[in-house]
Amino acid sequence: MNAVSATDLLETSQRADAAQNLGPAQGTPNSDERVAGFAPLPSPAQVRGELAPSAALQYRVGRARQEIRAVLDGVDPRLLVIIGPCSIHDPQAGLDYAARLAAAAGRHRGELLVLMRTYFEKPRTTVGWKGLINDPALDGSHDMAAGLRAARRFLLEVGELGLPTATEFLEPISPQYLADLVAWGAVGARTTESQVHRQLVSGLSMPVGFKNGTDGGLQVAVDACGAAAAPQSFLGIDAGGRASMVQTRGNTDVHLILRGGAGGPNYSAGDIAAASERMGAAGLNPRVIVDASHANSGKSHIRQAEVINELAARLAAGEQGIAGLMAESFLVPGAQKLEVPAPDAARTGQDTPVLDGLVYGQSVTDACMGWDATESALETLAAAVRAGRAEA
Ligand SMILES: O=C[C@H](O)[C@H](O)COP(=O)(O)O
Ligand SMILES: C=C(OP(=O)(O)O)C(=O)O
Repeated sequence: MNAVSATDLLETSQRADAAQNLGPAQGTPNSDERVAGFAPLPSPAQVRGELAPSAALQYRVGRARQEIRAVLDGVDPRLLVIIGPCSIHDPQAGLDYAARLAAAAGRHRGELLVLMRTYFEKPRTTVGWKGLINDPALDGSHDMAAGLRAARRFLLEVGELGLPTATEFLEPISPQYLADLVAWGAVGARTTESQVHRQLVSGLSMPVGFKNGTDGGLQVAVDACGAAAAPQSFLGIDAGGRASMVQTRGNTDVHLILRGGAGGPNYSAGDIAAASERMGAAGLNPRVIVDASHANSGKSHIRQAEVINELAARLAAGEQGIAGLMAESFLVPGAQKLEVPAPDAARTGQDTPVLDGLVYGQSVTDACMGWDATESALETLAAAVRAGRAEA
C-alpha cells in the first residue's frame, strides 16, 4: 500500500474544494472534520427582493389559502385537487404543464379547487437527485443559490397564470426564500415524525398536510398535526439569514394526507373513517386528503388513474370525509432515469447540459400520469363532485 501523507490528502481535498468554489471549512480544531466547505448564500430578503410578486399575486396567494381552508373545513363544497409533477426539474416543461393545468382548473372551478404541485425538494430513501433547489443543473454541481432563485421564479410564473401552488417543505431554511408564494404545503412521509418539521409547520402561514409514515403508521401524522398546531420555540433563520430563535403561534390549518404504506394502500372507506375518527378524537380536522400516488398506487402511474376513478365513484355516491386528492402528473406518462454523477466529482453546472439528454416533460423522479390521463381524471372528479352534491 502506498503511504499517503496527511499533507497530500489535505492538498487533494483543497484542490477538489477549489474546483467546486467552496471556501475552506471554518471550524475550530476538532470541528468540521468532515465538512468540505461552506458556500454562503444570498439572504432570503435579498432573493425575495430580486424576485418580488406583484400586488395582485400577493392578493391571490392569500385568497387561495382562504379558499383551501374553507374546503378543508367543509365550508366550501369543492374538492381540493393537488396535482402536478413529482418534481420540477425543467422549469420550461413545468410551465408548459402549468398553462394546461390553469386552463383545466378554470373549466372545473365550480367543482374543483386545483393547486399545482411545484415540488423543488425531494426526500430520498437513500441517495439521489434532491430537487431543483439542491441541484438545478441536475449534474451534481449543487448551485443552490441558482436553485433557490429558479424555484422562486417558477412560483412567480405559475402564480401569474392564476394557479395556486403546493410544495413539500423539506429543508427548514428554504421556506424563508419561498413560502410567501406557496398556497398549500406538505410534510412528507419520511419527515412527518421529525420535530424540526413539526416546529417549522407551526410557523408557516398556509394550510399544511402531514403524510402518514412510510410504514403506513397514522399516529405519527396525528401527533405531527397536534405538535404543529401548538406554539413552538426553536432555532431557525430570519429574513436577513441570521440564526435566530423563532417563536411561532401554531398552525391551526394542519390536516392528514393518506399515502398508503409498507402494508399497502390506505384509501378504502374504512381507512378514511378510521383516520377521521383518530384526528377528530385528537381535536384536529377529521377531513383528509388522499394521495392517489406513492404507496396508494404502488408508484404506478397507470394504477394512480385507477385509484382516482375508484375515489371518484365513491365521491359520486356521496362519501364524506375526503377533502381533497393528490396526484402526480406531467406532460408525458411514466418516468425516466436520471444518472447523477458521484458527489466528489468537480462540476461547473454549465458543461453538462443534462436536460438535453432527457425526454421533455417526463418525470425524473416518480412515475406520473401523462397529460391526457390528467385531463380525463379532472373531468371524472368534477363529474363526481356534481353527482355527490345531487346525492346529498
Ligand atoms: O415522491 C417522490 C419519492 O417517492 C420520494 O422522493 C422517495 O424517492 P426514492 O425512494 O426514489 O428515493
Ligand atoms: C415524497 C413525496 O411523497 P411521500 O412523502 O408520500 O413519499 C411526494 O409527495 O413527493
